[in-house]
Amino acid sequence: MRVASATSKRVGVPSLQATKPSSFKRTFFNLRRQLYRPIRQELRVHALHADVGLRSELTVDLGDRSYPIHVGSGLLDDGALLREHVYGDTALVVTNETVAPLYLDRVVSALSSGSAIRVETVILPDGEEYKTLEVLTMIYDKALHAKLDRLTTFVALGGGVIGDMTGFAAASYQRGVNFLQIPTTVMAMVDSSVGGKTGVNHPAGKNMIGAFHQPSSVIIDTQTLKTLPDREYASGIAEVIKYGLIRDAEFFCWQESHMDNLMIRDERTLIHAIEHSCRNKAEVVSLDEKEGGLRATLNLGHTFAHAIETSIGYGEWLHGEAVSVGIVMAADLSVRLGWLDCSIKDRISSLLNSCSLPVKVPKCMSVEKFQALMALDKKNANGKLRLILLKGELGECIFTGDFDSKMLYKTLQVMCDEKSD
Ligand SMILES: NC(=O)c1ccc[n+]([C@@H]2O[C@H](COP(=O)([O-])OP(=O)(O)OC[C@H]3O[C@@H](n4cnc5c(N)ncnc54)[C@H](O)[C@@H]3O)[C@@H](O)[C@H]2O)c1
Ligand SMILES: O=C(O)C(=O)C[C@@H](O)[C@H](O)[C@H](O)COP(=O)(O)O
Ligand SMILES: [Zn+2]
Repeated sequence: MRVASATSKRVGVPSLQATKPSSFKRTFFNLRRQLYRPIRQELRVHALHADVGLRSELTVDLGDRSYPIHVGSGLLDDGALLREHVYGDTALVVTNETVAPLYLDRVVSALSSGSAIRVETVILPDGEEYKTLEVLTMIYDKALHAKLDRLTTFVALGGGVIGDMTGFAAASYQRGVNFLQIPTTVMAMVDSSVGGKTGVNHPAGKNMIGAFHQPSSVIIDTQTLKTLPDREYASGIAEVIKYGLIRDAEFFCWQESHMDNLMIRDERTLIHAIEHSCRNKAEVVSLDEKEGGLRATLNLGHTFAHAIETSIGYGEWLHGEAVSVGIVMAADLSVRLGWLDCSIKDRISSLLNSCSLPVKVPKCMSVEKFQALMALDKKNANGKLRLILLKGELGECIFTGDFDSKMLYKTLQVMCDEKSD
């Protein structure tokens, strides 16, 4: 296999013409979407981002599988909006023990009130350590006991763990059913609910079992963040910072001057951060849905991060915390290779620090542990490690296996010598 290499710069959205698929390729599933939602094409033609008061809408442009991302306050209670993305007459809401008491009743009544939709629910245990094949079975069991057929819609209500698991269950239940993302963490709003990467962890590695399966819509109710604990909130911001670094220098500079407001959850600032993040993710996914090259840039810092998460034990560090350190490691290596100015690395560390995100590796890590786990990374090709590194100006990166491995060793050594307390 060819070693893919992709430089990433902010790019325009591809024209509708360029991404229009031929009709004979449409599956039964997509045909169903067309039948039930004739209005979608119109929305796509109009605008990528149409502000309606405090509500806005973006589109993930994937031809006849395109879908909207709705951002607004109080959207959980908008029954008409939720039902627009439920195609059959049943829905299964998947959530966890923490989110259920906060938001499940509202979503169930929004979906069912004044409609003939039968709504079933399943409540999973909460935590990254339950993102497993074993726990996934709870979703299939519930769906089968409730006799849900292929026209059913799975609804993911929660953070990235619930979204990834529900999406994978939807991809595999009766070989694929529709699903809807209702993210309730920053991480899920700015990243995991968009783009269709679904799956579960394996003891040997993060997200090792999964599928690409796009939702029919992403509905972001910013009010739900009012109950999110600070640590989880900060974790999601790590991925917001990632977008600035891989393709949006202007966004990174905006973050530097607005981080204080973002961390106190000022509504306007938060909405701006969510919209810009979703816009960046939607553009990348539209251009490279299945990670042929460009999409790998969304993995900045993740090779290091996944090694940390797997090694320390799932859930010990939050995903965004591991990504934060991973980004610092990628920046450190980039500087050593002579690809990045040291002053940019310092700005990155200082921005991450300002949101109380870790910039040092956890105590349990060693060079050998990093090497062993990084050797299993999904981006590797023919045994060759490939990383996303920062190269050039702020906002530019490269996905490559072509770098001096001695410099990587040095980064691992230095970072493992300066562990966090
Ligand atoms: N598919 C993707 O593209 C993608 C992208 C980024 C991350 N991820 C995955 O997402 C997961 C991390 O997601 P996460 O950070 O959302 O973690 P999470 O899903 O574990 O949620 C974090 C915590 O917040 C709680 N919670 C959720 N919403 C809440 C709310 N509104 N109020 C109070 N508590 C709430 C959850 O119950 C949990 O305890 C990881 O498994 C990561 O691999 C996937
Ligand atoms: O959407 C993507 O593509 C990403 O890489 C987003 C990441 O933030 C996310 O953590 C994703 O789950 C990582 O995917 P993986 O393929 O490295 O497991
Ligand atoms: Zn991530």
